[in-house]
Amino acid sequence: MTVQAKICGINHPDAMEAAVQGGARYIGLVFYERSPRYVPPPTAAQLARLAPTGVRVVGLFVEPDDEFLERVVTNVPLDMIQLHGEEMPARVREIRETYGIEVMKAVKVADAADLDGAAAYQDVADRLLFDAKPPKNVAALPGGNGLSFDWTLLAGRTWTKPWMLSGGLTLDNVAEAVRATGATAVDVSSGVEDRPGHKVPAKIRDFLRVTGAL
Ligand SMILES: O=C(O)c1ccccc1NCC(=O)[C@H](O)[C@H](O)COP(=O)(O)O
Repeated sequence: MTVQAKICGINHPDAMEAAVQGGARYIGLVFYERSPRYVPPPTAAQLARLAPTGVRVVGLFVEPDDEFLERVVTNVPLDMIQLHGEEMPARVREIRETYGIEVMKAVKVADAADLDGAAAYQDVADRLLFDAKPPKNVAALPGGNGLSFDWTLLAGRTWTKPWMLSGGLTLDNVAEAVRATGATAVDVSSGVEDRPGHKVPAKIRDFLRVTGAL
């Protein structure tokens, strides 16, 4: 099975074009204002409309309130909502039921206990995304830090919902990450940038060339 890829933090038409032409199945738009990849909803709407059928537009949020969610989903054609904060299962269920849009819940992983805690989200989310837990005591973002976690933690685990591997992936390590975890979908942001928030189309194409051959 070909590994599906999400290119996250799309904030320019050139990056969008490279992702779509390269075969990305998901593109991520970041609605977290502290992120260097943040796109204001009007810009996001223009980018989202460049997505052809078959490429799913994922809106990324961190503990959003209903007013912000309503404003974004009303103006940006999203196929999926990614929740990348400390949202509890009940909040995930509430968002899923309120907006009727598929929800992918990010689970931040540092150790096996974090994966044990992921089970609670399987009943409320449509998909899980496993990402590296941000380091403590540094000014890290909730995600998009270019950090990997120990992929062997995922080996042998089964999930009742589809899931995506994320965190520090690059064209150089993604094949090993897929081998180690059995992932059938991967997500990348920093690994296709030359600086935070600046996607490099050639890197996007190279990453997708590798994942498309797995
Ligand atoms: O990408 C961001 O700036 C971001 C900010 C706040 C919360 C989540 C964020 N990204 C979430 C993603 O889905 C990233 O693609 C994922 O964390 C992997 O990022 P990277 O390790 O840089 O490939």
